[in-house]
Amino acid sequence: MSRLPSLLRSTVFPKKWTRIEGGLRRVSSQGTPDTPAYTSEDLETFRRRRKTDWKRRQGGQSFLDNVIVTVRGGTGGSGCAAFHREKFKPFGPPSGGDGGRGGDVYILPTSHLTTLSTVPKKIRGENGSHGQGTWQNGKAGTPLVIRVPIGTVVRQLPWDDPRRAKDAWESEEESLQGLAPSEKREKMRDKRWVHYPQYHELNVERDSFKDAEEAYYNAERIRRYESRRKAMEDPIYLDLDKEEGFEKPINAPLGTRHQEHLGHLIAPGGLGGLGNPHFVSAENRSPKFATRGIEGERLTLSLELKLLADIGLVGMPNAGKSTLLRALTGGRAKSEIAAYAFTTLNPVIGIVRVAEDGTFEGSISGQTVHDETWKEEQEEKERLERGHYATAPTRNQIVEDLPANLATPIKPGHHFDIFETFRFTIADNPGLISRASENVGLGHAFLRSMERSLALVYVVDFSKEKPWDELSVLRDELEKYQPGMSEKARLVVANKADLLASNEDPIAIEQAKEKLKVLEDYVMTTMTLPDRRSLDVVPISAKFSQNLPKVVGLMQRYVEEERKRMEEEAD
Ligand SMILES: Nc1nc2c(ncn2[C@@H]2O[C@H](COP(=O)(O)OP(=O)(O)OP(=O)(O)O)[C@@H](O)[C@H]2O)c(=O)[nH]1
Ligand SMILES: [Mg+2]
Repeated sequence: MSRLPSLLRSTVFPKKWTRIEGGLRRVSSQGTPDTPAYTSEDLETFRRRRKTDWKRRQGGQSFLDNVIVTVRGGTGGSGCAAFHREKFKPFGPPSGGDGGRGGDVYILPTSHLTTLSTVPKKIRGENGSHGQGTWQNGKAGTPLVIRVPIGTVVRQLPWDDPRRAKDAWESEEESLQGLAPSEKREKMRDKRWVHYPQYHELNVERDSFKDAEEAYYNAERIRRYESRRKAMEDPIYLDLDKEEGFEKPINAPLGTRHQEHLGHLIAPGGLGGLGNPHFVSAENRSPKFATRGIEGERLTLSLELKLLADIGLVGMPNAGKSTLLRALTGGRAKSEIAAYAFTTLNPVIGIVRVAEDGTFEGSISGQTVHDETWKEEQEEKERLERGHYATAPTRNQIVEDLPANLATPIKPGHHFDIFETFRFTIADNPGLISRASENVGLGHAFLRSMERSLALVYVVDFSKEKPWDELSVLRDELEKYQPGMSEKARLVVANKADLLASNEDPIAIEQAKEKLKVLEDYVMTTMTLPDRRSLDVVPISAKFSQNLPKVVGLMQRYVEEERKRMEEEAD
């Protein structure tokens, strides 16, 4: 067993290891197995552990709901210095084309994405192509669209933010530091002007070039001022919380083109350079220079993804948060469940749909056991192989022979899409442990997604000896993340109650009741909220879907109360 981790480090297994019956075995030179077989289960566990370790090493950095990206519009193409050549016309007119515009960069929210991990850290628009002789202008750069998930907030980093990337002028200044003034001037000129072959030295001596250069620097100064003023006074701020698309006006004339919606322009590309015909004047009839394209706008954006769940689940690793989420959503929310710490690496959001009579979607499937993911997969596979689904009852049939254990039986034909009267979202989160604020475990960066939740729910493992110890740790970690955050907590869910009194043993049941009493007392005495309200305590079994209607009822109440309060505050 001890050899496994190092073995797993490489994806290519060494030759002497062979796959036998789904497990791994070491095969000696004679070809006979000489070490015990490792089951695929061991492998799976190791694979997942490794993933968690990797995540942990990132120190919360890979939790991608917040990225900083630097964006640059495309640079314009250079203008061209050329002259028309034609038979019997020895001195043709200047004919250099202009450079094409650099490509603009847009940002567009899309429902196809759910994380910011697909957004690159550095984004550059396409450059325009250069102008050419015979008055050929360069092609403009194609616009670039950055796609982000809906719910992304885009902010341009303020001018004084140390994470902001330098703008074009600052970086030029930096690159010229320590050079002699004449060298500096030369470098700056090279960056801005194109000369006709062999005319470089001649050009810079001529007055017409000096005039053009002065005009160029004046225009550039205005551009720089404008760009900086905008960054300081009017930074980009976009709250992309809706799907967007181009809508053709209903009464548009026939044949109106259907335009693609590119989203919001954030970094315009730079203008293309001017070809030499632009510099013709009375003094200089054949200008032998052209300008290079201008650099596109540079800016640094912070993208933040608002995961908005009404209820956030907070608990130690293995408390059963993911199991609870699955049970409440009828297995729709695919959150991984496994018996080791930090199974859940990123927040997962599910929707709880409640009917008029208090039943919820998860309760329809009644007797389902929400087991560990790999077990469920295995069972599913077996069922499939046994041809179970060929004769599977429809949803209505399942409902018919079910609800003896439910308070209000669901009528045949009960369909949530019709009867659903209330819905709220609930977020399953990675486990929180003591000293998470010091980046132990997965840290607590993910709590950001819960900052705006309406209510928080503690999930504790009730089968542990002292479940109340977990509570104080959780509360302290919440407070360390953001003072006042623990005041959002409304409910303590004592999960895995089935483990305490599973065998109907009266003594065990009595003991479990006493333990619950102790937990309730603890919550009453030490966890009261500032307005003297106490948290509710509900024992449940998420795995076997027991006592969940109570949890849903309470959650619904919190959400309703908070929404009402927010409405009142808004008025
Ligand atoms: N007996 C019993 N086991 C449960 C119950 N709820 C969860 N479990 C088991 O507890 C283990 C952990 O469950 P998870 O739902 O993955 O726990 P979690 O809180 O999401 O854990 P992390 O994602 O690591 O933070 C799994 O083996 C579950 O099968 C329950 O009500 N009863
Ligand atoms: Mg989990």
